[in-house]
Amino acid sequence: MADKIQVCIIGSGNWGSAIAKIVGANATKFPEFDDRVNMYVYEEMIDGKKLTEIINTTHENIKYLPGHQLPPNVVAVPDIVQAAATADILVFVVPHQFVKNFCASLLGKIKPTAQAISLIKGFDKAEGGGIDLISHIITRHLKIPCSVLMGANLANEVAEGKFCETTIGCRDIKYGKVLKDIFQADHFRVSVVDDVDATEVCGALKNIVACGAGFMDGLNSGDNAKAAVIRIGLMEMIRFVDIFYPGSKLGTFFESCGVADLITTCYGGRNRKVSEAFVKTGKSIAELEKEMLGGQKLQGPFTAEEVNYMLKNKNMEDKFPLFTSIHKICIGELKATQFVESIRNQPDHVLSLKA
Ligand SMILES: NC(=O)c1ccc[n+]([C@@H]2O[C@H](COP(=O)([O-])OP(=O)(O)OC[C@H]3O[C@@H](n4cnc5c(N)ncnc54)[C@H](O)[C@@H]3O)[C@@H](O)[C@H]2O)c1
Ligand SMILES: O=P(O)(O)OC[C@H](O)CO
Repeated sequence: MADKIQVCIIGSGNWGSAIAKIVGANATKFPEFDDRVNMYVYEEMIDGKKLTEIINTTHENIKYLPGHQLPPNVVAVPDIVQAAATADILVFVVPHQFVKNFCASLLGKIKPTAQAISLIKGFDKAEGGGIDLISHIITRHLKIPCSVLMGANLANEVAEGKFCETTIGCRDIKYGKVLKDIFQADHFRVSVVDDVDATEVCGALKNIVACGAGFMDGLNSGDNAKAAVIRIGLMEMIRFVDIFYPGSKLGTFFESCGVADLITTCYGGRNRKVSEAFVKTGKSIAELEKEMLGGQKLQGPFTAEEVNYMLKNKNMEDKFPLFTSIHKICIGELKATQFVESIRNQPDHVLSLKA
């Protein structure tokens, strides 16, 4: 048993629970994996009962993915170190604002040979005025390689077994095959690419664009205007990668992590939904997140803030008018009704990215 690959999922929110359905099933299907999959659960009480106990007895995460059965070999563990200590693959799937704390708890407590994969869409602010990729934070803190999985993957649809594609960014082709085995399912088709940073950046930036799509919906601006936001958003995503992650490939934007995720999030995601309500109700984003998401977390407004922190420091806000105005609307510095005016003129940009 000891030579089998052990998988631990760190996180048990909406996406963490949906992916646990696939990972749990694949762990029992393929002989190279240990059947047991630990899932670290941030403990909370629900109607007087611990969420971990509810999951381990009913096999349902009634708070974050109600109505879906998790495979019984997925075991909820409230202690992150206990959950991860013997794992060979650590699947990070928590809202991005919590990842550093989890890394701090795990430092020196995991197998030195373990590998990580991040399903987290977001950035963190870096010292010196820039931003950090979440996979880089994980590698730097835990001193292990970190791949990424990003795609057009609304968690509830994946949990329902509806067809979708996803992109794994992995630098080591052999290891990419192991990751494909643990994540792929008939309804969840995996492509593995080696353009890891661009894959991750796509996953983070599309959440900002989704807020813009939600603003347009809230303003009743119509489908053409929303399509313009999606197109301009895509151009700013490409420009961002071109400037800050040189050597990335244009082709990555045509994988699931690029155009496809952008479209699905701008139509079916939480960032879009809350941003529409933000315009229609005049309530704050934080208030609406609490009211509308039942404990789930938004990533778009935070990501817009983190990106703006870097762009401001580099005096580059004017190169990214969509990202900049979305951030300013989220924090109340700009009115949503000024959104169209603020993105009317896009700067020229000559790309150096190659297919
Ligand atoms: N939900 C989706 O459809 C989806 C799809 C693809 C990627 N993602 C990405 O996956 C990541 C995780 O998203 P999710 O949907 O699983 O989470 P979520 O939005 O459901 O967030 C809830 C999770 O946060 C945890 N949490 C709440 N407060 C906490 C605290 N103080 N400290 C630590 N943990 C706390 C909860 O225990 C729960 O596990 C995000 O980066 C998201 O962008 C989400
Ligand atoms: O619901 P959102 O806006 O966090 O988006 C969810 C996923 O990232 C879609 O792929």
